[in-house]
Amino acid sequence: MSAADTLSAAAAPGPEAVAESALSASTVFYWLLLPAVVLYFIYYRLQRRRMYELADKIPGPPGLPVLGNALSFIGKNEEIFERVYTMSFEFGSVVKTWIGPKLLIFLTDPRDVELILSSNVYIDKSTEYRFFKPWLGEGLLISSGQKWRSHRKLIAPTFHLNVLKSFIDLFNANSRDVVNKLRKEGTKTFDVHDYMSECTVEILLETAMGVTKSTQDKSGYEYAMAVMKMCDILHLRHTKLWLRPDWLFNLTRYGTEQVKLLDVIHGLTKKVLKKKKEEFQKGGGAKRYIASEQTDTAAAAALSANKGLRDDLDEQDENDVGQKKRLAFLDLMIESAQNGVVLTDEEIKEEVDTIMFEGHDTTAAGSSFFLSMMGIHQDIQDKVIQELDEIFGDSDRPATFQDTLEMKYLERCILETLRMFPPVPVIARQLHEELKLASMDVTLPAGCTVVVGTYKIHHREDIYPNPEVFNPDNFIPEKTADRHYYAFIPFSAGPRSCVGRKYAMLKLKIILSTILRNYRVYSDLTEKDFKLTADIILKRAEGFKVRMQPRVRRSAAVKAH
Ligand code: HEM
Repeated sequence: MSAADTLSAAAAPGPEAVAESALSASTVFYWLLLPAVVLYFIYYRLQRRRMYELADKIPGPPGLPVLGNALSFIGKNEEIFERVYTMSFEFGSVVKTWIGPKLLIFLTDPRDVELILSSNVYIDKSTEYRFFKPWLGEGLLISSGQKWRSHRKLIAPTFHLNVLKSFIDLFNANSRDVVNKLRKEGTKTFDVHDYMSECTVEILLETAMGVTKSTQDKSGYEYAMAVMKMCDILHLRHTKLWLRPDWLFNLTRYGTEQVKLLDVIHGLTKKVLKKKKEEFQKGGGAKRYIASEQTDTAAAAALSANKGLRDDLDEQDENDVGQKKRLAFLDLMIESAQNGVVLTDEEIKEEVDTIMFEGHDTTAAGSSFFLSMMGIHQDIQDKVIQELDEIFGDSDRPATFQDTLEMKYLERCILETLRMFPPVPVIARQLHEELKLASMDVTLPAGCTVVVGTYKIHHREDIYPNPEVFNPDNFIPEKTADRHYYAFIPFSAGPRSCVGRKYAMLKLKIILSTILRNYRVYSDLTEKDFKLTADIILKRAEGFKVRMQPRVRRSAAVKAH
């Protein structure tokens, strides 16, 4: 050994010394970490002190330390739905639950709901909507602030009554297509939702997006199926605590599946956009719908689901003076972008994804529930058929806008379906400011999530006597006049109401009347057998099982009496 080696061996610390210094470093670290965690915890509690104080005054089930009531949200979708619904009977119209540190407050009194939905302050969506972001980006459903305001102003007129009227032929053609497709089921029991889903996607592609049938392929069906699976995943993320953090979710098989599903979904929207832009650049410009008539105010009101409530859609229909050029949704988006409105390609894509999702799954669920109810209530189906026979006689002619105004009983049946089975069963908002409720002496704390329980409100016995009975007479004018406006909110209400409300009502009337002019619907189950599942959109867990029999029409002479 050289002298230098001897020196360095003497200077270097031995193995024991290294272990000792490492131990002391980790000891110091833990000594510092512990008070840091304790201090952070104290700060966190102090910061939320007001929230805890106010929450203490709100009734709700007792929770476990740290987890709160998170265990109530474990299990199959249909079990969670049942559990949360049962809880609403125990604690009244204002109920709190804690999912870990997150405070959720369920509201089911129309007076309280009005405070939230009619307000221009409480319009921000809850943080749960962030799970939609990889899919819908900052589209109308989840955006907030100035972006939401300006996009809403741009998009709402594309659902103007005069644009909707120009869609009637396409609604009719697609409804006839679905009638033909249903033939292959014969008289056996099948799930009608698949048909409704595909049909609504195709209608959206043709009407809102302006993509002609000849350019479509199987992608409409694939898209509809991918949307259904995406909704399942999003629902899981709402209810399973461990799927909430993105980094953890991305490691699971659900994260991998989401990537594949979004490929299908965005694949279609990108294709639609590309095609539209090419058409535009070829010089054809956008497709124009020109209002050739002034809007009939009564007709506009007839498409309002909740006759007493007005929103920006009613205003634009009623204040439309003279001839105006009107564009369908995607045409307007592209033309606006060309004409200098600040709208990037990404923003257009996000709005297309939003309209495709919101406009499709909701209507598919609504129409499938409607057909299920017709299958169960043969006497009510008789009355709908009688009304349709009076309007159309034996003719196979397509429905006109005027015909849809005469489908008064059918309309009541659609509204009653949306009451009993609102496709969007809850609406959630984030509160940034405190809110004093109207129904009881309680103030909701800033920072909580408010869940408007549409399903529960629609099933309140004091508002709808015998709420579990399908009764279209709940919507005769005398009854609706007596009810609180916010007691029927399938399309939400106020500034963030559904922008496609009138489009949906018109489309539903045409599809459903066309089906019932051609088939009689039967069901072997009753509503008591339904297992409801709220995977974002309310559905039947067992599928929408019905049977259909081609109708033998009565002769016109018999019908006249
Ligand atoms: C029966 C059919 C439908 C029902 C029950 C329904 C229901 C709703 C509800 C409850 C909301 C509010 C959601 C929330 O605040 O979380 C909403 C928003 C929305 N709906 Fe619909 N919808 C239907 C059909 C449609 C259609 C056909 C379209 C478009 C073609 C559409 C487009 C939208 C959009 C873009 C929003 C977001 C509006 C905003 O935040 O400004 N919906 N819908």
